[in-house]
Amino acid sequence: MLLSSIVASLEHTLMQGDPQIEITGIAFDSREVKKGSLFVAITGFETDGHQYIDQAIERGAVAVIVEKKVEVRAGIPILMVQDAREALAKLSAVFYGNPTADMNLIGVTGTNGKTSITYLIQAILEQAGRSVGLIGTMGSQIKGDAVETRNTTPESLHLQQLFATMRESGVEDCVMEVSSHALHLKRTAYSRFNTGIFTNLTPDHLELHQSMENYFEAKAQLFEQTTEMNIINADDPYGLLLIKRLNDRNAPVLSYGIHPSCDIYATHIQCLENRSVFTAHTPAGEIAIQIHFPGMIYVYNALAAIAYGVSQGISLSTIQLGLHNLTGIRGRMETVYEDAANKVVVDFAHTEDGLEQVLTTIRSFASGRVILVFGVYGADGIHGERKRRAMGKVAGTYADISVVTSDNPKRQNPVRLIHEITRGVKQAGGSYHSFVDRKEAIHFALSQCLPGDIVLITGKGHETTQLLGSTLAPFNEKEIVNAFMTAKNLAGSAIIHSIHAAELDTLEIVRGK
Ligand SMILES: CC(=O)N[C@H]1[C@@H](OP(=O)(O)OP(=O)(O)OC[C@H]2O[C@@H](n3ccc(=O)[nH]c3=O)[C@H](O)[C@@H]2O)O[C@H](CO)[C@@H](O)[C@@H]1O[C@H](C)C(=O)N[C@@H](C)C(=O)N[C@H](CCC(=O)O)C(=O)O
Ligand SMILES: Nc1ncnc2c1ncn2[C@@H]1O[C@H](COP(=O)(O)OP(=O)(O)OP(=O)(O)O)[C@@H](O)[C@H]1O
Repeated sequence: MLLSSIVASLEHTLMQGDPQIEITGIAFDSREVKKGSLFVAITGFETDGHQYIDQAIERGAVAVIVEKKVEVRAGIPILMVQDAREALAKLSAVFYGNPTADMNLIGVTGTNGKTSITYLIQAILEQAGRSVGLIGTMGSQIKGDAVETRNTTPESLHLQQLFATMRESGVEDCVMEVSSHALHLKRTAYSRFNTGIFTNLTPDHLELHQSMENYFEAKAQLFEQTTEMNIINADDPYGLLLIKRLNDRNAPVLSYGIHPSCDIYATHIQCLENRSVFTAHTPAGEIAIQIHFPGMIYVYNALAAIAYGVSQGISLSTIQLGLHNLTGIRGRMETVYEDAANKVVVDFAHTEDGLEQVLTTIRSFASGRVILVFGVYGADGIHGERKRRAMGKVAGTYADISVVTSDNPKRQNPVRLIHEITRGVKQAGGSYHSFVDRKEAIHFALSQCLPGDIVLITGKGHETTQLLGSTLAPFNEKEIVNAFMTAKNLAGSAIIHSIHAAELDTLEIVRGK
């Protein structure tokens, strides 16, 4: 494709060179440049893409988009733009033939529940016989086949490329998670969203957004891009704010929640140990719903999916069956071990609200104690510290025993992170133990488990690796739990006492009360 055609609708200044050249691909990372590429230099948080222009040219880049003045050898066309990330999104959409114009795109945003809602919607659409694409934290899918992708919401270039592949594969509907990072960094600019869904907003990612107001504004951007329908949780204060703001928009609002004033609401709710049942009231009528997920949060997530199904004219019986067919989502309230005496649940709760919701759900059906194993992933600095303290307080309030450990400590000092969390546990009057090594923490929790107790392991959910320093180490909680419980069952309590004693020797941090 000619560079002049790709940039025809892009506001830019040609600094040098002739744009009548053939472009065979686009790259925003010099390491991914191929012969004939257009390189887009982005000013990043860690480094500056403008520093890698020479490298990109050496690797075969034939033209460069910049957002600041640079010295580049003569002959290479250089185009200056105001915002390189936005330019990348526009050029990528043009280069791949604007694929979202040819599909039904559903964007799900909010702090918690995005992944779950995308899976619930996928289940309804598949039940309705549609060809579905899915993009999110656990990777992407094209008509059920897994596709590896980076980030919850991939960078615009990769996103448009993926949309194009979906279009070629005959995908009719694509349901995707839209993170606040993506909205802030323009990854989804120039994607045409038919429907936007807003779940809730509670503190998270404040190291990037700095305030809840900015965080909300980032999320709200999705609804500037929707063309047909906005589905919003009206029981959430920020959802209500969004509904007020969207009053004068073309795309109508369909609200959901527990309150009967919502367009889609639930009554006769029963949250049981492994499922939830309720009656959904919709403009198309009412229907009994049964989902394989426990807790109010999944009633909300299911209501969002029902609202979407109803907005598409899908019959209530198809919606009912689709939701019922989804028997689980990896790492979301997933029972990874269960016998007559004990149960071990793995969940991806990694915010203060998510942890509180999951703990209160588990508490409601635990006949014994709730033993929580968790760490907190969060940036350095005041926002990360607040998050760790707040999640510590939630654990101290709702768990009988908190076993505080590492999440993905990356290059942070794990001992300091754990101290920040345990300070919160202590403030809430909770009882805790702490281990830097997450596997030891899990073993310790399992060794403490008495009949009727439930061990809840949160933070990593579906992940099968742990990021320690810059090393990505294998870490599969389901396997760790099952290996330990198998040993426990085979050897009886004797072996467990010896494992327990060995672990007590390796305690790295002074125990709490
Ligand atoms: C904080 C954040 O979002 N960072 C994103 C940002 O990185 P950055 O600005 O730090 O990039 P940088 O490393 O400074 O590099 C600047 C530019 O130089 C380029 N470069 C760099 C080195 C080199 O040798 N050559 C080169 O060309 C880079 O490709 C980049 O274009 O721009 C990069 C390029 O698009 C993204 O890959 C990167 O996402 C990183 C991987 C990330 O982890 N982001 C997370 C926080 C994120 O986005 N999370 C949300 C979901 C969160 C949730 O819901 O919980 C998500 O959607 O995944
Ligand atoms: N509606 C909800 N409200 C509050 N917490 C929720 C809700 N749904 C799920 N959670 C909690 O959040 C965790 C993550 O859920 P899910 O993956 O669906 O959310 P997400 O928004 O996609 O998060 P991420 O983008 O980080 O993957 C769950 O494991 C659960 O603990």
